Amino acid sequence: MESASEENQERFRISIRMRPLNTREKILGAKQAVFVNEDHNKIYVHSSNDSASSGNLNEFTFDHVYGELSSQRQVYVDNVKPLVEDFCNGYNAAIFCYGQAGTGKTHNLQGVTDSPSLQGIIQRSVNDIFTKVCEYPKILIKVSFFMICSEQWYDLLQDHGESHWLKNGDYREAFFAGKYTATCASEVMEYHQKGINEACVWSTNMGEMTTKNTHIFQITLDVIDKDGDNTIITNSTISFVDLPDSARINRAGIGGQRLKEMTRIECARRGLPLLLKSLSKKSQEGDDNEKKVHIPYRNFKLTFYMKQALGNNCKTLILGTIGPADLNAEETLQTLKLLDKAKLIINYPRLVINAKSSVLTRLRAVAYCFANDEFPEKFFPDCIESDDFPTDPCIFLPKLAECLDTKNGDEICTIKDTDIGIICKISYTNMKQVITDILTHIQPFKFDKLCQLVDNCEEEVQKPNYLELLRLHYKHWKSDCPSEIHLKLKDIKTSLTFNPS
Ligand SMILES: Nc1ncnc2c1ncn2[C@@H]1O[C@H](COP(=O)(O)OP(=O)(O)OP(=O)(O)O)[C@@H](O)[C@H]1O
Repeated sequence: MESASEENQERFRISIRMRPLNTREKILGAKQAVFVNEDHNKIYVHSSNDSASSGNLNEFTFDHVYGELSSQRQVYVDNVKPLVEDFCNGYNAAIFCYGQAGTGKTHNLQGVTDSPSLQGIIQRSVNDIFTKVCEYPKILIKVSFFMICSEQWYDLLQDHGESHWLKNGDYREAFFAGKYTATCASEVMEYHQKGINEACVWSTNMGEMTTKNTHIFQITLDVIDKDGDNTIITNSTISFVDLPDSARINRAGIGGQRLKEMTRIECARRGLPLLLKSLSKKSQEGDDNEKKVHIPYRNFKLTFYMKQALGNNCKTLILGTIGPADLNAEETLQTLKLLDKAKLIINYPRLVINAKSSVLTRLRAVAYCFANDEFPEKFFPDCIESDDFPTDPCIFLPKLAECLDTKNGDEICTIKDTDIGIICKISYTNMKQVITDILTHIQPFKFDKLCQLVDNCEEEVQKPNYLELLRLHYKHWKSDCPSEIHLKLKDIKTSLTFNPS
């Protein structure tokens, strides 16, 4: 079981979008049974057992709800853009589009690529990702695109001639690494289009069943420590999942192999609802009781593969898509009831910084000591208040290193990350290494950033006097701190659990 501090807890975000009545529904004389109040994020549904005039409505409230006139842009900006920003900052993110066939999953995720106003979530996300990451000195982006079909994995980007079916286990590797490298937004979208085309070919061969399969398009981002030893500082994944809901398949007129296939598909599609129900139960009952609630990740490929996004280390949005017609009101109600439960599910998103990223780890160690007033008392007990206090880092830092030389081995504190365990133990010995690094490798301008970090601490943190002096001394220094370091420094306080020993 993963441990996580309370401050990392984050609820699932659930938004709902209703499409307009379609031509078929109009021809069939369907009436509107679902009503949306965007201002209050409420949805009202008349189930088939209710009469619209009875006033006996099922009412739901979600994070955002959108009616038939809502725009692609609005849905993206309110729901997905913040997740894209988090992804670029090193967090995992997942967007599930969940709904019955024909309710708008493809419309929301893919949209119409060549019409700017109708572009979908994926295109908009990719554009924003590349706008953001061009600020980073060095990155690596990879994509993968899978389909889960009858509990089998199908790689939609595999070149012709090779097997598209993945062996058990291959997909797990793909999740962590991504599969195909891309260097610009258009290249990512080419991969996406290639996968869509492949799914279409597959669907032509297999009949209509492909719309009942789950599609997972993923982008992974490695931010690389260019100034240091080229280690990966953060590795994050954003997943876009097209997920048909679990409404029953109409078996009329089918039999034999095809019926078996349909039954397998239907069974697999129950995986997510089952999992969401257990996760919301666990969230409701609290941590004390969590052992009692079985979380059936392993029962289905999707839930096992997307485990991180479902109650673990990820920021997760479910965009539920529904239709307005009374013909499907019962299914709509089922979808909304399930998502209403899923509102309770808690994730534990964390910024996972590679422990081997020497520059960052050491900066973090120094920042921690700065922020907690450790430096003055521990290292300059005699001169912190006196006029002897060195204000020039060229004097101050070697003096500090010298001072650290006299202390041997004792641990000052341990820095822990809730996800990857102990990041580093700060001892007098490795603190000396930090200082030596700052002097030789990290460059003094980063002190500026550390000062900013301390500036951003809560008010009650007493700031050491020498920081004031440092600030005054260096305020004219140009700040050309690499953006990924700058970015991470912002998150240091919130992403780590510090356990002073
Ligand atoms: N919000 C919307 N506004 C206008 N039209 C929409 C909206 N949502 C969906 N549509 C239209 O409804 C039709 C069905 O949508 P779409 O193909 O996206 O559904 P789907 O859930 O992906 O279906 P399937 O599961 O069968 O693939 C499309 O013609 C689409 O353009």
